[in-house]
Amino acid sequence: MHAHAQTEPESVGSLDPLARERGHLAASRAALRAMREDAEALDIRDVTANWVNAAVLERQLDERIKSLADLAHTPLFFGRLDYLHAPGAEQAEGAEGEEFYIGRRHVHDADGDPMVIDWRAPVSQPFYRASKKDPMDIALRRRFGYTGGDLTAYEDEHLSDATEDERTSKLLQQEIERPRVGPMRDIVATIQPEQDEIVRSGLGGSVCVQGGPGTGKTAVGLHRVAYLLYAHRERLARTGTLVIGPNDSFLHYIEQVLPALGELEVRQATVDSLVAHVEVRGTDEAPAALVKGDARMAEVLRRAVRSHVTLPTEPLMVVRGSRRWRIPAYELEEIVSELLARDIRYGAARDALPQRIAHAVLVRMEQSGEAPDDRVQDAVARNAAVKATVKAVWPPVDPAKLVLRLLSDAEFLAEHAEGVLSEEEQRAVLWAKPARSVKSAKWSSADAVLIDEATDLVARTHSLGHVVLDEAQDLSPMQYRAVGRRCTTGSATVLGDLAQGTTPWATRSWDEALGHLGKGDAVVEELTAGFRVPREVIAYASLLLPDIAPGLAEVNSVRESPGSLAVRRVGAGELDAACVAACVDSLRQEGSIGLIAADARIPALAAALASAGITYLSPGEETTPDTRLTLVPASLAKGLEYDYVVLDEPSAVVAGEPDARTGLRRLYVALTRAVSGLVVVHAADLPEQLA
Ligand SMILES: Nc1ncnc2c1ncn2[C@@H]1O[C@H](COP(=O)(O)OP(=O)(O)OP(=O)(O)O)[C@@H](O)[C@H]1O
Repeated sequence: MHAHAQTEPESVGSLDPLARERGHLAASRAALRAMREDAEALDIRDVTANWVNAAVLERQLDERIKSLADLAHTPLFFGRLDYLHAPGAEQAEGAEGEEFYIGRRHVHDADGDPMVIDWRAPVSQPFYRASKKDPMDIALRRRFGYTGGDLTAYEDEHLSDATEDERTSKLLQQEIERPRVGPMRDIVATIQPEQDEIVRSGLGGSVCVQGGPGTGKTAVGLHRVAYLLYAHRERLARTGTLVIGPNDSFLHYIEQVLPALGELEVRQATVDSLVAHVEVRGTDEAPAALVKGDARMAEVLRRAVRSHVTLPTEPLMVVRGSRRWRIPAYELEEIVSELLARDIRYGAARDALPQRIAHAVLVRMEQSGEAPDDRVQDAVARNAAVKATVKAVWPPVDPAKLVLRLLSDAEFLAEHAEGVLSEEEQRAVLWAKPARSVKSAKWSSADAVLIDEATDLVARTHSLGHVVLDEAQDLSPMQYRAVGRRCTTGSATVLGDLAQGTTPWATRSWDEALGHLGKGDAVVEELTAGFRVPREVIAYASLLLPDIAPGLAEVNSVRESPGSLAVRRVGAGELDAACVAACVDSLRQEGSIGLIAADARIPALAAALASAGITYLSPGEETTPDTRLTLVPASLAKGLEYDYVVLDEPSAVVAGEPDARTGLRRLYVALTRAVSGLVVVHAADLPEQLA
């Protein structure tokens, strides 16, 4: 490998390769500017006279203009591939020849000839996957280094040259070790081969990724959506895509990654926001939440919904003009039983019932020599007597009211939970104080999931084309079902780490979870290379692994950073001050700082920071040059990262959870947020695993 670095500007005409590359960068930026100006100059009044179309077009155009922005600090291209043989224009967004610049987005010149190829195009793939062992027809892979938007270095690998040694790339290492400020950013320049395999796996199949802290699961999931949107643009534009994360601060943290890749249409949500049929104002004790989240609740709900159907015992009399048509009870019963047996949605069957009954009436009309047409059938279906029968045998079901009744009425619950839930489990889910109405009930988030399940039993939930589910390990089986019904006709990317599960119902095995999601055929992949946490720090955190997730592989960090871990014991009463001092210390370095502590310790630390005159943020708030410190309750640390982390009193983090294993898992999450350095400050004894 040859590396070159140069800081002095050069004239574009010179033969120096760096100058030539800079020339291409300048030309590409000019071309992008022209593309943007073209988009801005488009006058939609020329194309449409209709104001609805105009509004739609204008929005699309606005997004196109936005997506064409040239962001000064995101380089337009980051690599170049020289093929041994021209790969064909169809693979390369129309570009011909052997040489391709790989970047975040497609850029073409005034003639429409590509100058930068999208990283997702087939021709770009060897940039991520080619190796000395499998050069993929690549003669040269060049990586570019940038300093504040300027192209200042490049690094070459001659993949087809057997005499050149394979070495790890310095630019790659630098990119990975760049200090973190602000929200998460994309990793297009440095996606690793095993990550790329997941990113580019097909839309047809679902993928589940198990990976320790910092192995890039979130990054991979987001890049996979971007890839799928590129490869299946039309289909996914129609069916929609969704990224699910654990809470709003996490969603804020990741929300800029896809827009930076030009993808502005991906929805983000938490599971709670997906199932927000009622206002959640209550919480459950763990035993109740465990039962409510158990997949057996789906059967209880199914029975309860279907119990509304009563088989008809009375005949139906339809009067039309001077004639009366009688459908005997046994025939109505047949119609109803047939619909019940078909196991279609409760509401769909209810909608179908009037027509079925009308059909039976029509058959009788025909038998007596009449020739009724479709309009007659419709009229019969709307007949008051038919409506009354439908209302009596197949009444409408309000999902929230149904769940309200199940949780309030012991007899009703027992009737439908018999043989499914034990008596003790039934007692656990029943409200101590039965609620009077849907509005006044103190719904918990587990209740909202039950309502979502019931809603789906009544009417099919809309399914999307692709769903990414991050931090999946914390979902209950019922939550997996809620997510699964949002991608029944699409596929899913499930991301998680069994060692970081901190709910009482945390996932024990991916196979089981995927079954609940309805994606039992998903491939489970494992990522083990760690890009966040330095070697020393991950080794320290991994001391907890035998207790929290026996059998899981330790993360293999790509970051050396010696001296990245410090453990400080302080006297009782000095803890707050010591944490503040450690923060002040860390603030001398570049990058973001997270002070992580047990939730119960947050008020004390907030007061200590305030009286020291240090401003701080809440998780998910964007860091600024002036405020780089975030005070993070341990319960919100998941998925986030900071350059430097100060961890307050580990034993308090453990004690903040209902059981020791969950406590140690919470601690494992807190210990694995640091990119450059971790300072552990404690007054009490450390958990024995770390002592
Ligand atoms: N190939 C890569 N090149 C550069 N940086 C990377 C790469 N893969 C991951 N990273 C960086 O490593 C950090 C951790 O990645 P990410 O948050 O996706 O990990 P995770 O597996 O989701 O972690 P956690 O389990 O803690 O949620 C991020 O800053 C991400 O940008």
